[in-house]
Amino acid sequence: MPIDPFTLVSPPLFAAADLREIEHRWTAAHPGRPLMAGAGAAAADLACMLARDTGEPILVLAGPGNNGGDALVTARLLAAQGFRVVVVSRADPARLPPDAARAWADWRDAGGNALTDVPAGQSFGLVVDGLYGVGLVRAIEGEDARWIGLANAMACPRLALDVPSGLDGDTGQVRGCAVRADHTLTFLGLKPGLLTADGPDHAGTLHLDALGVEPDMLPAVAGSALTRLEARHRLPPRPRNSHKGVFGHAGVVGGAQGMVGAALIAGRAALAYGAGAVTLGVLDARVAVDYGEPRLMFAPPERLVAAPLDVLALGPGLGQAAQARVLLETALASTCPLVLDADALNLLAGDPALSEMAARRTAPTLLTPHPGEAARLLACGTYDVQADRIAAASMLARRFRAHVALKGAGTVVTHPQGRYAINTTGGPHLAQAGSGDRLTGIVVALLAQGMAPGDALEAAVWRHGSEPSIPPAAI
Ligand SMILES: NC(=O)C1=CN([C@@H]2O[C@H](COP(=O)(O)OP(=O)(O)OC[C@H]3O[C@@H](n4cnc5c(N)ncnc54)[C@H](OP(=O)(O)O)[C@@H]3O)[C@@H](O)[C@H]2O)[C@@H](O)CC1
Ligand SMILES: [K+]
Repeated sequence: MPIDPFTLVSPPLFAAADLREIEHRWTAAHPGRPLMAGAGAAAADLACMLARDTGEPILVLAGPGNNGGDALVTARLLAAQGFRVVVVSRADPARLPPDAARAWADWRDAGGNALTDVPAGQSFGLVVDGLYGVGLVRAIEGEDARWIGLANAMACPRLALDVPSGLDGDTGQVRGCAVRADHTLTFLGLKPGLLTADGPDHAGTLHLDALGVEPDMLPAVAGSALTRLEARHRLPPRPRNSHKGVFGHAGVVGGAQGMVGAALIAGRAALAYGAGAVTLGVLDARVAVDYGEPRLMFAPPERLVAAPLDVLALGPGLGQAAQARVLLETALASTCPLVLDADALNLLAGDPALSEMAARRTAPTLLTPHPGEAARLLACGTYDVQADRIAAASMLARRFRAHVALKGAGTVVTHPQGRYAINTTGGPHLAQAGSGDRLTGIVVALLAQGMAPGDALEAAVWRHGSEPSIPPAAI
């Protein structure tokens, strides 16, 4: 029975290799009970609900692997319920893997056939996409690409089986082109690629069917989806007998001339999320008060980076002048939790000595790069980071022994011990100047109040994404 995976707390994320392991364990424990039967049945049930009530046939695109097998089971069950079904496949039945070959034989025995091209001029009530699933190994091209283009242009809903064809289930990268599904019914467990990079734009509404696989058959995995906050992401209730010192003193250093707003945004967010006190070390020495948030204190940045704070953030509007580099060096030597963002990351990227210092810190370090900053830190291109966001963020966490939030669609939070989470809140409204500064402020607030660094970063990312979006003014 498919469920909404976002109702689960921290559901695990399975890469293709994990799924093969599950399949292996299942087959050993339940010989002769292929998971494909359940996958096809669940897909047929969902397809019935999604197909337009127009009497138009359902188009089923079936590929050369087991994703195509799922599609053929779906086609047979839909036809048995009286739907008109058009199967389109160029797969050679003699070369199908065993479960898919069985599905093809059953479809044929039920009177079904397969067209070798999408019929021109025909409109459909639903497209079932079973071209490729987690077995995608290269870019889609040729006829497959043309079919995907046709499917994407159709007015009817599109239901992708397991993963939208062309989307890499491990990374969320589109390989060549991909189906833009309205719904994706994914099997066994969530895949990371459905939640990050191009995944959310292509998967549509996600449905999950575990196909009856027992939880003890699932391998331990490093990744989970940050669907909801857990207890570890929440601050304990404030004791009545408390004072501002209990909730921490945070410092935010940045705000060079022309970029003061970035430091103010971070500082204001830190106060809004409950830091006991926040002092800004603004590089533009002309600024000494925030009239919009007069609770913010100001101190010379050189003094602030050396002050005894509960948490220090460096980066919002920092710039890359010589003064900024010295401030970063002092901050790296500090013994309090340190959040590095924006130009602090760019300075780190360009300076091996500073990188070395960062990697050697004993106090927690948290990095919040966007893909461009991550690319500079890894000395690669932004495209390389986006091609595998989990790998890139994991590499940064290892290299800097830091907790890392790689921002973007499906922010990836990685931890030095190898665990990672993909955030599921937020949206394109966050793609705006100042957004990252606010995230820095939220992280700082949670750290100041004593939350563990990895949990604070995950909670901050989730909360930032959950804030109501303010629609851009109508033009
Ligand atoms: N794991 C399980 O327990 C369960 C799995 N289930 C289902 O199985 C799916 C995985 O099946 P799968 O492993 O057969 O892979 P799949 O995605 O069908 O494609 C492989 C074929 O595509 C080909 N090919 C690849 N890329 C290509 C390209 N760009 N362009 C052209 N060809 C390309 C590749 O060719 P080759 O590399 O061999 O040349 C091979 O022939 C999974 O997503 C789920 O739907 C469910 O039944 C539930 C239980
Ligand atoms: K698919």
